[in-house]
Amino acid sequence: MTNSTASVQTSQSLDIKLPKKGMPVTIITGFLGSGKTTLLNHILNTSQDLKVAVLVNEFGDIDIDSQLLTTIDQDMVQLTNGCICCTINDDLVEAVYSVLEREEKIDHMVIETTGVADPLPIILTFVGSQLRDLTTLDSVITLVDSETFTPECFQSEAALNQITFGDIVVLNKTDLAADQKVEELEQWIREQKWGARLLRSQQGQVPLPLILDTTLFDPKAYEEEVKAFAEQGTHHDEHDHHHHDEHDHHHGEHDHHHHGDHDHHHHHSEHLTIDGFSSMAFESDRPFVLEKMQAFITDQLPEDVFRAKGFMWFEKNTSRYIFQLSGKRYTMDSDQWPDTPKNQLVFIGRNIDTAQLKQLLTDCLAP
Ligand SMILES: Nc1nc2c(ncn2[C@@H]2O[C@H](COP(=O)(O)OP(=O)(O)OP(=O)(O)O)[C@@H](O)[C@H]2O)c(=O)[nH]1
Repeated sequence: MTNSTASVQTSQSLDIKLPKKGMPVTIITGFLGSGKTTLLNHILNTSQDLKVAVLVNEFGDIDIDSQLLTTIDQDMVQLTNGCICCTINDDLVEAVYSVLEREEKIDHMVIETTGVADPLPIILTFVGSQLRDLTTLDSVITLVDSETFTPECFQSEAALNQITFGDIVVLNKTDLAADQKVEELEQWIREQKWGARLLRSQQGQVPLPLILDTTLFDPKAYEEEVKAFAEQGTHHDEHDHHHHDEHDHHHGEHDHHHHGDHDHHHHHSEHLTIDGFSSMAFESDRPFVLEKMQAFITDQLPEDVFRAKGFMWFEKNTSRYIFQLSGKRYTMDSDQWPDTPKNQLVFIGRNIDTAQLKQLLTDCLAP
């Protein structure tokens, strides 16, 4: 599994000449399936002369998102993986450095966070760490799925914080929501975050001048948090001040209280847990049986799974199928395999019975 491949920079090497000092950074946040990758693709496809470097943080062990980016220049994509508030002082900073150190011209950096991430630690890493003098946080963009979003925010504190910290809130998927629902959402969002720029979109299609180089982010609004962040130090032993739920990377499901020795290995775990959400990866070098898979998706998929994505390979079929499931909707679009076919899927939800899910998927494989 690839993680950030950047060379480690220590604070001693800070005065080295970085060609991209002050580079504008945009953070894209938003709940699972709200359209972050879709917006990122829109930015990459329409930014023309602008050279955009992309940083993707994935929740789960397989890098589906980066494979879904249509950028021609794969070198411009850096990955961090797992829990962004743990990797914050390591992977994220390293990945940002590796972009800043590049020889080629880069105009803008865009970071896509995982759908379950609280954006605050990410924001504070830019305004409260050594990155402050090297980058300029331009804005935090929050994507909202206009069809499924409710003010209860899926009982997720992270989802609520995504709205609270958004400088720009994009109400996406307006094709699936009634006008009145969109208006009510806009009203509610205005009450949460006065002064946020509200935009509506389908397939993330928003004019780039409204979302890039906006200078809408106001560092002064975060002075208190920055102070607390600095006092907390660069290590994250106490980083659970924002997460009240179970939060660990260990394999054992009952292994909850190990924040002190929270390890940073990037091994292949079966699943990860953040804010009560867990993710399970499924990979196989055997194809699925189409009929079995369809029956699984329509009749057997556990209710607790509300996001799934990845690539499917079917018996007697040469196409690659891109599987996208968000809530009760799913799509399967076919294209070509770039290399050897294999199944690669990620399932995200709350209280997923991973053993059962794995068994159901295994039962769909061709003999
Ligand atoms: N109908 C409709 N579908 C959309 C729209 N925007 C995105 N989608 C679809 O919604 C699904 C999820 O979109 P993504 O861009 O992958 O969402 P995401 O926020 O990156 O998802 P995570 O990374 O899992 O959190 C995909 O199947 C998209 O094609 C829209 O405006 N209308």
